[in-house]
Amino acid sequence: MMPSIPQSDAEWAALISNVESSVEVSEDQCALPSLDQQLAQYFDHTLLKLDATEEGIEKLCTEAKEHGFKTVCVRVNWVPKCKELLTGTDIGVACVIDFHEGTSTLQEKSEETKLAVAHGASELDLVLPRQFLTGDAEQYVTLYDHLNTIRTLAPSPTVLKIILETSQLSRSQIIAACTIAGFASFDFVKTSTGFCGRGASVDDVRLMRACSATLESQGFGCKKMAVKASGGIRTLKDTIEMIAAGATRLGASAGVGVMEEVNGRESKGGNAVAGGY
Ligand SMILES: O=C[C@H](O)COP(=O)(O)O
Repeated sequence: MMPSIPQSDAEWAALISNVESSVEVSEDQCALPSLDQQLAQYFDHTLLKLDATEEGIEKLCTEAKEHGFKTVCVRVNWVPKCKELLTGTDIGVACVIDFHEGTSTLQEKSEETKLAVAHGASELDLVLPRQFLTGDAEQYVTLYDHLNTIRTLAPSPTVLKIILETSQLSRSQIIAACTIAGFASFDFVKTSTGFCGRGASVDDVRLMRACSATLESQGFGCKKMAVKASGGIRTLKDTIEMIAAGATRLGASAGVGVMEEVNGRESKGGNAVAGGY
């Protein structure tokens, strides 16, 4: 059943307050993957620097093939090159939209979305237009309109993620953003851009997982959103903490280093991940 969409900021506020009072954050650990190939499939292998070069993009795609990462994550201008380099593989191309500040107009982000989809991006990571949550008054209707427009321009099976930049939001604002993303049928809520603030934290991931579970299971009518942790994930320890907290996707520029840690542990014997932590 499709959820019924609030029609005013006051209706949204009431709904969000209802969600907030239902959210129960759990410290239970989620199941960990046990094999390096499984672990590699958690990663969006990421190169988002503005000064990325063709050589850097070629290296990114070569590494993605070598380790079997889920996707490469790039800016829109590099999507065609990545599609070409990854032809014949199962590796997707994720494209960031309105990165990294989330301040473009709806028209601008719509054009970028259309371009990314036309170039063959399979996943889009849209930065939350934070001003609608953090201004003098919350503008939930406008925020929903932005997210819903992008969902309409990039229907399933394109995977849509909303990047919250959780370090810049309060607990209530994170819940509000998750709620609106859920009602706009996003597939993932994602913690951070990696370009502002501290990046992903275990507490943020737990809160987002709890919020998604509430929206799915407590009569709000949303489908389940997964959680992507991103920003500052540098080591196998960071990786395991994020997965244990509830992330099923990780955005990282350091995925190769993590896989090298895994391989180093395996060469010494024993299960690299589940046995090590
Ligand atoms: O979405 C991905 C982030 O930009 C990655 O950040 P990172 O360079 O800290 O791994």
